[in-house]
Amino acid sequence: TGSSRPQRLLKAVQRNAAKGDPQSVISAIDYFCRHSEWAMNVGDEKGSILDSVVSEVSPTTALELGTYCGYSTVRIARLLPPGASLITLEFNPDYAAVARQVIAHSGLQDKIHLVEGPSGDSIPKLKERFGITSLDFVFLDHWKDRYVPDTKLLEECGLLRKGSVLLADNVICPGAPEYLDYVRNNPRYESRYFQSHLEYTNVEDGLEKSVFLG
Ligand SMILES: CCNc1ncnc2c1ncn2[C@@H]1O[C@H](/C=C/CNC(=O)c2cc(-c3ccc(F)cc3)cc(O)c2O)[C@@H](O)[C@H]1O
Ligand SMILES: [Mg+2]
Repeated sequence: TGSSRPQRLLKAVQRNAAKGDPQSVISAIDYFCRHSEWAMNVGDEKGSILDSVVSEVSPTTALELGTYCGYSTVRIARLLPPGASLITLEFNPDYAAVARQVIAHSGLQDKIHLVEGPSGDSIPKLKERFGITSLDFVFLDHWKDRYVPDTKLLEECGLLRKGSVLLADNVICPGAPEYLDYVRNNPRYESRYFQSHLEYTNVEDGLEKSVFLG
């Protein structure tokens, strides 16, 4: 049995990125995905929008749904202020294993908590497990039909406060129509669409930024 795409992506990082240099890890993955094998990382174009939102929010506590290989995990963590941390949820053990090594290569492991398991199980345990009261920033990039149920779960668990920012990937491609409907027609959210392109292509895609109003 051969290697998987995530394993080949990890090899590319280990070969081409400087240890302890998050930007070189990001560049190595983008290069691999443009020139070797496409993979479902948020990518460099949408990644710049992610960067600007994370920098603006400057979250103390951030959550990512869907780690995959850890590309956006590293993108977010590299911008966190001192003492801040990112919790990232991943239920596929093989992807989690690759992500842990990508994160280790970047040197950002002290700012990141990777929790293995389904978000539906992990979200209700976040407060007690990490001693947090609320989330300042959430990046949604897991199964698209789980964006709405998990957003509702975050609300029900009291993890969102006035001003918490949700940023959702792929609202156009593959699409998250129920999620767009939910946040755009809900008086408890102020939503804005950032038009961009599907990672490493010229297909339209974008990010939806939604501020919870409490
Ligand atoms: C069960 C729900 N809870 C979950 N809890 C924890 N981790 C979860 C969960 N769901 C999925 N995951 C993980 O998130 C990741 C899933 C991401 C799904 N993403 C996509 O399908 C996706 C797909 C595309 C895409 C776009 C165009 C194409 F032609 C083909 C693919 C682009 C993207 O940017 C995407 O994000 C995996 O690592 C998976 O194991
Ligand atoms: Mg995505």
